[in-house]
Amino acid sequence: MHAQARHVSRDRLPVIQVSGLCSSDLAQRQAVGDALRNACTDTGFFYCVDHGIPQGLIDAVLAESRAFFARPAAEKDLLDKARSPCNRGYEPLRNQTLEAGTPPDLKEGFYIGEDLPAGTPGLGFNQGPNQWPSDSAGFRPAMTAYFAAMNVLAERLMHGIALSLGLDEDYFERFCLRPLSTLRLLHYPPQPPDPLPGEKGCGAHTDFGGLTLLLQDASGGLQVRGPDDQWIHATPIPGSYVVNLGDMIARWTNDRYRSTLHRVVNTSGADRYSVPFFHSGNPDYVISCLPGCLAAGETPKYAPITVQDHLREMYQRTYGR
Ligand SMILES: O=C(O)CCC(=O)C(=O)O
Ligand SMILES: [Fe+2]
Repeated sequence: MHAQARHVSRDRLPVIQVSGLCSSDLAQRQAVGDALRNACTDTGFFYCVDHGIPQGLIDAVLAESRAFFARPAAEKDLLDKARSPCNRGYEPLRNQTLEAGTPPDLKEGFYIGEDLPAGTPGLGFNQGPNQWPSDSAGFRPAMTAYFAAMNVLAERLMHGIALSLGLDEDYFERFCLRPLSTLRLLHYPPQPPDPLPGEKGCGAHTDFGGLTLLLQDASGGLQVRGPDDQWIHATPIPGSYVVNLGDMIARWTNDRYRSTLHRVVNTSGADRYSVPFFHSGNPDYVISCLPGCLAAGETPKYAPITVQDHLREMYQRTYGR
């Protein structure tokens, strides 16, 4: 069956089958839109299943990611993102602080985006070449194929988001054109037995962009702030993505759709690997309050801003601490 949302219990996030978005029957597509609306106005988080990304590609991405992080520090440092003008490449452990006032995050990462040669005219924020390990036959093709597939999936989900808001299905077409997407490989070492106060894999934060599609291994550790201010464990479901809405969608909808706090505490005792894909849209696209998201007499809470300016501001905030 297409397009079900299962609200299992208050401590579980809904599971949405998104294959209905590919149906030739508008009613099937709208049913997914309706399920998305419930999730977006409630927790702002859901599991996405029946997404069509081949399991073989997912397995290859996780295997290549594990192999990359297992390399000696000196090799990883050669690809440090500090060497990149566009935030691509390796991010060492404790490099980012997502939650102000806490110790830096216990994670290391690797950033990949659209691979544009240096010197391409008109490069903007976070646009340019990737940094690739030169001695791995599998890493680059796996990541490149996965990045392309995730852009397609994110665009399909944006059709569903449009339907959920009562807009034309292709309302976000210009937003999805040449999107400023980021694939982020993450490795969380086990939480130490004696963590510093507030030390976590990833401090509590909201995501910056549009949709985030998170692939996680079986370790667990992702926690989502529920509407009642309890932390909900986003327990791994094999074959699923955990999808959440970033700040741009909250801005767009005047907070009708939630950009929800989340964090990672890796208490599994083992290394945890995850791969969030951030779909942030066309750099020049202006995010402003959507039609239908203002009641009579209500004013927008947020000023219009371009995707690019919004992202620049958010990067400065979390890497400047
Ligand atoms: O690794 C995870 O489960 C979440 C990562 C995350 O929230 C992020 O990178 O923004
Ligand atoms: Fe996040």
